[in-house]
Amino acid sequence: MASLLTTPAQREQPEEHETWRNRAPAVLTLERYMQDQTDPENPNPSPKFHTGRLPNNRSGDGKPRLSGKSSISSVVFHKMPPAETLFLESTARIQKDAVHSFMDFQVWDFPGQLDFLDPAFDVDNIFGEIGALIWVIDAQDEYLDALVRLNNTILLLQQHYPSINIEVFIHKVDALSEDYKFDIQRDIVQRTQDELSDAGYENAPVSFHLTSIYDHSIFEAFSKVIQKLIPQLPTLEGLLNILCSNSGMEKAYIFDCISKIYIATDSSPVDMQSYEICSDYIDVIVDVSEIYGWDRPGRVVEEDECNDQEAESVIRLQNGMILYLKEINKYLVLICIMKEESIKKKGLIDYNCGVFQDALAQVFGLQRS
Ligand SMILES: Nc1nc2c(ncn2[C@@H]2O[C@H](COP(=O)(O)OP(=O)(O)OP(=O)(O)O)[C@@H](O)[C@H]2O)c(=O)[nH]1
Repeated sequence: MASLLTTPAQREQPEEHETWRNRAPAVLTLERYMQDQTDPENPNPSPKFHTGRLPNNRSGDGKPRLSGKSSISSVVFHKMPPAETLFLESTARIQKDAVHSFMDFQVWDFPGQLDFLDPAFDVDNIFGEIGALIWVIDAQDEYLDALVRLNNTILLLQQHYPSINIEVFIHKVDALSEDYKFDIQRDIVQRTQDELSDAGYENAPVSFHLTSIYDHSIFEAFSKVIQKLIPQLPTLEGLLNILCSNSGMEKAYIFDCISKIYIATDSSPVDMQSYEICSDYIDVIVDVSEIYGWDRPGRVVEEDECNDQEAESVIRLQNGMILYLKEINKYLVLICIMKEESIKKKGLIDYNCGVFQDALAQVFGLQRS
């Protein structure tokens, strides 16, 4: 059990002339903890703020809590093959992972033993700026203990930080039968809701996702987490709806090509199969671009310049459907699924995608490449 935090934006870096002397002790403690440094003034301190190294660590209660947080972060943000996560070392301190994409955010991987509820823990420093807390529960293990800690954390957040989205990943469901995993989900949702309504919180922002690193479910879940942090999401969905209806497309996604998280789609229902095929398509295109692509540093597309240098690809699937991919900028790609007759009007599709790209640039203030 425990958690990954996503913060919607880069935290401000300290000014160069700022030294550790004129910073809040809690900030210093947290930074030392993340960077594994000792306090220069007091190398053997008795900590005033919680350092995250709890007395009840693994050797303490003898029960390792390895719900798979580091694996999730490595697979989603570092393209680690799932089988290699078997060799990941245990997380001993908070790992900060800055993700630079269409929007910059940070993922913090917390050691499973960290106890947010310890009064010595500097909660404000952790939760003060974050957008979402991801709580990972190992579905293959006993989870009642993890649920108690989750519920206590949700109550704490509801009291002090009610705008933080709480995303519960019921993880490692790959080894469970369909029936069993839905039973577990029902049980966890029920227990959490009961606890919250007993405490008087009926509409807490808590969502549940069944996940595994061995299929696309983890990317799908992360997509939903990130989407909630994008204020422009309704506008993006509206633009994708217009694109689909004016170009004869069945479905359209905007993907972040590094993480394969989709940041928006039109409002027709998402089916896992179409999502998976788009995600695999990105892998193919990224691999080919890595071999044959070239850098275009600082290239700005002028208003009357055509965009032929941007990656574009069309694939015909065995079932007769067409996948159309268009690079939007160095982070984002648009992938559309359509019937064969729609691609006959490719000129129209290219034109509409260009208009869509311009609209996106206005929404995000993006350059095209
Ligand atoms: N079957 C299965 N195993 C998984 C999955 N995700 C992670 N694991 C395994 O779970 C084990 C623990 O993974 P970690 O990512 O180190 O766990 P953690 O919760 O981050 O643990 P700490 O790093 O100590 O905080 C590894 O052997 C992973 O291969 C999953 O979706 N399915």
